Amino acid sequence: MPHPDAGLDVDMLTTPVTEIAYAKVNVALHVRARREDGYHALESLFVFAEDGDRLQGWASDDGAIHLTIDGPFGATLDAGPDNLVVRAARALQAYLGEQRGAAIRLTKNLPVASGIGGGSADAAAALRLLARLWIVRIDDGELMGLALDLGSDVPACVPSVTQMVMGRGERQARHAVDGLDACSMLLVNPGVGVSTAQVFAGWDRVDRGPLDGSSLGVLCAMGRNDLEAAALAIAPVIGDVLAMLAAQEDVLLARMSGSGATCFALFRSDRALAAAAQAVRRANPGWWVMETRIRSA
Ligand SMILES: C[C@](O)(CO)[C@H](O)COP(=O)(O)OP(=O)(O)OC[C@H]1O[C@@H](n2ccc(N)nc2=O)[C@H](O)[C@@H]1O
Ligand SMILES: Nc1ncnc2c1ncn2[C@@H]1O[C@H](COP(=O)(O)OP(=O)(O)OP(=O)(O)O)[C@@H](O)[C@H]1O
Repeated sequence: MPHPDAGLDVDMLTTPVTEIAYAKVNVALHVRARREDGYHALESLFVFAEDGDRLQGWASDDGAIHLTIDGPFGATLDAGPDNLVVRAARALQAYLGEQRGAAIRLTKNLPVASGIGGGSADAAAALRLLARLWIVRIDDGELMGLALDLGSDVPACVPSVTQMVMGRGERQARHAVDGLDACSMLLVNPGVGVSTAQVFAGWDRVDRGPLDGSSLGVLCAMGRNDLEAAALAIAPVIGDVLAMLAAQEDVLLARMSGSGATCFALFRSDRALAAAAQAVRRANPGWWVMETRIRSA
């Protein structure tokens, strides 16, 4: 199959391999302490959407990593060495000690720096994609080490299933919760990017207690996103998003994800989801809205 970039002079040795970089959502995010290393100790229930960015890869034998980016948010992102897809590919090359190459096309559907881990999901999807493309088997522990070096959220994004995440992100445990699998979910971003480091720096350092993930009811009633206040101080429009989501019919939960500014809402039915999406789009045509479901574990 010809490569989509006609100008790219790379001898393609394989048919393309595709991976989806599933959007990450923190159903609850409790910040417990600031650690000595500057990171924060978290307890968070991660779920993943069925949708996200798309990575397509072709193997080459020239050792080069060639990234092209398209999609609705492609123009906002550089394809240079700092891109997390390129960094993931370089990390895997260094681990293998071999210079296998690849051309990767990233279709950027998720807003950048928006609390749904787009960059982290891309990095994890690149690791999965290249492991398939280069037909390599990596020990799970080694893979998670490579992933954590790329970002705190990247290890959880490797399997992209519902899990409890602790530490700065280095400890994960699969954690099924009745009612979450395939639950209708709306993601809304008001078009502002917020810096994760800046939001953590604004945390008031008050430990409001552990996360109880025993049921969806408890997660809704007792769960929190402890970064909400700090993110709201940077981007007050997040308050408008949360108010609008919470006011929708048949909403189970409306909360901010990660360090913001994306907020999510869980609904009792696909019908309620569709109605809410329509209402949000009508009232705020400039906001990014994604109708999806929670990916089953
Ligand atoms: C807020 C979350 O999205 C929740 O899922 C993550 O904890 C952030 O994960 P991430 O984007 O992969 O973050 P990283 O790229 O590792 O870190 C970006 C910056 O966020 C801050 N950071 C991140 C994670 C963490 N547990 N404590 C922190 O204080 C640090 O200042 C760090 O320099
Ligand atoms: N492929 C990529 N996609 C998105 N961002 C990337 C990518 N590569 C590098 N970055 C950089 O990483 C930073 C964080 O991006 P990302 O979209 O993962 O943030 P986020 O959604 O806020 O993450 P989190 O949910 O972990 O807080 C951005 O500032 C962006 O410039």
